[in-house]
Amino acid sequence: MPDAVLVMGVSGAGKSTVGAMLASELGWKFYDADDYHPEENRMKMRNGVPLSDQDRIPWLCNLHDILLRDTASGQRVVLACSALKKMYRDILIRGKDSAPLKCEESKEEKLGEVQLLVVHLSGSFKVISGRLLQRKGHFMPPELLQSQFETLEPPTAPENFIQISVDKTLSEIVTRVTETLKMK
Ligand SMILES: Nc1ncnc2c1ncn2[C@@H]1O[C@H](COP(=O)(O)OP(=O)(O)OP(=O)(O)O)[C@@H](O)[C@H]1O
Ligand SMILES: O=C(O)[C@H](O)[C@@H](O)[C@H](O)[C@H](O)CO
Repeated sequence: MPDAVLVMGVSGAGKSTVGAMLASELGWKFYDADDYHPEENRMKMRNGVPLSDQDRIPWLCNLHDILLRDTASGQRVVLACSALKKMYRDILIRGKDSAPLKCEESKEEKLGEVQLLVVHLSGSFKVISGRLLQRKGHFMPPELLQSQFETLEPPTAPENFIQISVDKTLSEIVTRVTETLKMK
């Protein structure tokens, strides 16, 4: 069985909501990658500017270190993180060696791979933008959704992934993931 589940997708796909429910169902630790963005990244998004690779790579290296530390000590984790590109998911799994830029932030000397099941929450622009417009009190402006779809590289083989439609109910999504984990 994988040591960690990555719940990924564009802004508003339901990563935080599904991730928290799933972690509680499994009794695993939950991390929301949004809580680890440096203030500069939040400021950019708040101002309607999409993040670049340079903005995201140190953030992803840091998240890899956290996942590796936890899973190496036997702690299983659920991470909600956009992880829009294949390269970003590779960094989450393998750390700074998969990054095309230097990851000064990563102090982790130990190299290792996180055994990850990727859960891609996938949906139409129409459904997801509708949800974002309803959502209150979040720093991510709905206008950035278009750039999130443009950046998205949906996972493909040989990545260890499942894709679930955001049109399903939250409990259907969580059940699909827990059933998949039992088979792995
Ligand atoms: N399957 C679902 N069915 C109905 N509503 C949903 C579903 N998934 C999420 N939502 C709702 O959609 C909104 C966006 O969800 P959420 O904040 O979890 O997305 P997110 O991917 O974490 O977004 P962000 O990356 O911007 O933080 C929330 O109001 C949430 O309650
Ligand atoms: O990679 C990114 O562009 C970011 O992680 C965004 O996806 C936001 O953090 C998230 O959607 C906040 O709402």
